[in-house]
Amino acid sequence: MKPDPAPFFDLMKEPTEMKAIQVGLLGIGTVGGGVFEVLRRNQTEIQRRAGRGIAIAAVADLDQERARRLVGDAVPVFGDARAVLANPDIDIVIELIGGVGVARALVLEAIAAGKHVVTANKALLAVHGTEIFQAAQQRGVMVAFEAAVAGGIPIIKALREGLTANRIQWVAGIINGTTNFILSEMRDKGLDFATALAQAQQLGYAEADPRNDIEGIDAAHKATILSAIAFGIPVQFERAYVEGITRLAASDFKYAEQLGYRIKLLGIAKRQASGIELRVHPCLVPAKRLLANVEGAMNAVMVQGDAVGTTLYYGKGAGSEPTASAVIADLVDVTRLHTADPQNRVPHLAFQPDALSELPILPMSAVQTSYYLRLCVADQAGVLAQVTGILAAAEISIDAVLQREAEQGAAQTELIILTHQTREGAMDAALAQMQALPTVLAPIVRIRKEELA
Ligand SMILES: NC(=O)C1=CN([C@@H]2O[C@H](COP(=O)(O)OP(=O)(O)OC[C@H]3O[C@@H](n4cnc5c(N)ncnc54)[C@H](O)[C@@H]3O)[C@@H](O)[C@H]2O)C=CC1
Ligand SMILES: N[C@@H](CC=O)C(=O)O
Ligand code: NA
Repeated sequence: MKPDPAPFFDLMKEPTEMKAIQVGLLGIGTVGGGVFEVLRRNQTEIQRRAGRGIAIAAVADLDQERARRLVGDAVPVFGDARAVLANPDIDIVIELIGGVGVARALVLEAIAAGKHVVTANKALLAVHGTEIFQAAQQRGVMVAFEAAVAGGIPIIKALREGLTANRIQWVAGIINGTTNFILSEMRDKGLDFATALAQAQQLGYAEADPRNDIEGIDAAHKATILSAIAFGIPVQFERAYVEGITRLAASDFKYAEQLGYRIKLLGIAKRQASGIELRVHPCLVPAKRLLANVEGAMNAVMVQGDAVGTTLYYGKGAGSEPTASAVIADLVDVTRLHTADPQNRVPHLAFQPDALSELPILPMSAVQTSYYLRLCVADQAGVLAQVTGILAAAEISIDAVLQREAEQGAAQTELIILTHQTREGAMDAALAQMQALPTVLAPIVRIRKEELA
């Protein structure tokens, strides 16, 4: 029989061994609500792991009414987050407000006040991570952010601790649940883009501004954080290449399928001799790869290390309780470690802050990948030879060609080309030449292709 859980706040009122660690929760929306509920439901289990109770001692949310309805009378609720920061008894602040404006100010103020911070805010860390981690380092406090990448999947823990023996070669993953949900719903159920996006928003997956999801920005925030932890470089979101899913056409899904691929939005951080590739864009992924079969709001991250080989991490990347799972894991980590000598804690970005590498983020023109090209061409003899001639002159070798029969009476048709790996700069130049051909009748569609082997 399941033991009766002790009342939630008894841990705070009547400490069994040690006073419960005091937590201030800033923002009790989708994720904050999940954190409150899971902490309440699993408090006994969590305390057994953490070694002491974890008590939400104060909550702040602009929507005080809603917050009160969620937490009841036992916890003070404030409209102003600074009222929580001002409480000297608060040990840990959880920032679940989002955005880079007020969240940055509150996180820096919490750090300055000597409080540890747990956040799910990838935008904040990808853009202001250097400033925040430096401030935390100087003040001797922790900033924990497992929920910021791939929601409930413990990918930060895996990269930062489980894989420390390895020289990481690349990290590639589906790290935005909203866009993966949209792509899956469009492919499987034939839903249109707007309906699929509205559903993702209703399910609590999307960002406050969903353009961050569909334009690839959220995935780029996460890829930026992954690149820092994988390669020991500073977070440099401004150098990431970002392309979302809004320009994908139904015909590209169909051709990709015919050629044995699926289209996924991937975040990629890859080591080259001269620097790091950091990019987010739609990709053709071989249909037989596990990553190609990750559907709905699920996320999956592949990591290749020189010693371990390829590893794969799969799970829910968005939503209330999956994300809360990661936030609470961080709370437990901080509870266990907060009395440890700051020098002996796991470094924020996996590498010691004075040992970060200066390897540059490479410009997109230096990226090495292969391509799917879709050309709308005049239905006349010699067009294929013109196009393949340009690719051959640029030393870009062709993997496969699909030429659609022109429809009865139509003067144009479509030509699909898969290439082998080349440098993006060489492909840009070849594309410009192909585009200038009078027989190429519309802008050429280019989707990058990743074999992930
Ligand atoms: N929803 C998800 O599946 C995931 C979200 N995240 C991140 O978690 C964070 C929170 O996201 P959600 O819970 O989805 O957002 P949300 O919009 O549901 O919740 C944010 C809450 O903060 C409150 N708030 C806004 N400004 C405030 C202020 N100045 N002071 C106090 N409260 C304020 C709002 O009233 C709202 O209740 C974001 O950084 C998001 O990127 C991370 C992983 C997954
Ligand atoms: N909007 C994000 C939420 C989790 O990070 C997503 O869809 O993945
Ligand atoms: Na995570």
